[in-house]
Amino acid sequence: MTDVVSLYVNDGLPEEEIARQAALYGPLAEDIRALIPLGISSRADDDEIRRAREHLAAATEILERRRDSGPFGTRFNDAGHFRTWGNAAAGLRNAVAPPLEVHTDPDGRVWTDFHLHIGYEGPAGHTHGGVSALVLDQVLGDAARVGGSPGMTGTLTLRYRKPTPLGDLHAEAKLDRIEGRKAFVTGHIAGPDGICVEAEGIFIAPQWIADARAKFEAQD
Ligand SMILES: CCCCCCCCCCCCCCCC(=O)SCCNC(=O)CCNC(=O)[C@H](O)C(C)(C)COP(=O)(O)OP(=O)(O)OC[C@H]1O[C@@H](n2cnc3c(N)ncnc32)[C@H](O)[C@@H]1OP(=O)(O)O
Repeated sequence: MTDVVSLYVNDGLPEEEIARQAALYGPLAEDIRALIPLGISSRADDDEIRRAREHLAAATEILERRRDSGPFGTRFNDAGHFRTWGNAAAGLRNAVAPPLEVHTDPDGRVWTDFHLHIGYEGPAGHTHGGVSALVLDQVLGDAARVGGSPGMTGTLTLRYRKPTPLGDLHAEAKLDRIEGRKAFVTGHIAGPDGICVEAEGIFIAPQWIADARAKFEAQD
């Protein structure tokens, strides 16, 4: 089993180097992401597909020459700049991610305006319910973290009120309360015609996080 704690790494990268890497690898993820709808919608003919695949194979050959092994994990530096660039919902380097750019209001509400392309389809022309869950898991989890109680999803309850379209969507969440290691959060996804999915989540700080926090606070 993957050792979770070992995937939290202080790699000490200076801010300029983080910015350089973001500018280098972010656009690569955008290029790969742009291919996904084309894989579904392209009407290229046999010869064109053969040529496109040759180019993709050449790109793959270049990209795999030097690579990290295993997942990206959570990396940070002494300034407390956290990077979760492999995250399935929000990762800067993850072409599978929409990606979500989550903002925080002064009152603790977190929100994101995002776009789901045709690769996120479930029911014809609409968003897959599991993708809605992915988005809400991330946004509610972020609200728990912003509210001071980061944790793993313990329970995520969704009510799909009406079909969620593809395209431009909005999601938001707010911490309701904290009880011990548990954060209770609510949120929703809305499309142009209003709320499509409502969510309630319980996010639980693993014991090792609660222990680390208690140790940190005792040093203060
Ligand atoms: C790697 C770590 C990083 C975390 C910090 C970073 C977060 C940065 C946020 C970024 C945003 C990410 C958003 C995506 C987040 C995911 O995608 S997380 C992935 C999906 N979730 C999982 O895989 C979780 C798997 N489950 C587990 O790891 C463990 O069951 C849990 C959830 C940590 C709880 O384990 P535990 O600490 O041993 O819990 P336990 O001591 O039995 O119970 C503690 C309390 O919680 C209650 N409880 C336990 N399980 C549940 C449950 N499933 N539902 C409701 N209540 C429960 C108990 O009743 C108890 O309540 P009280 O008696 O205190 O009132």
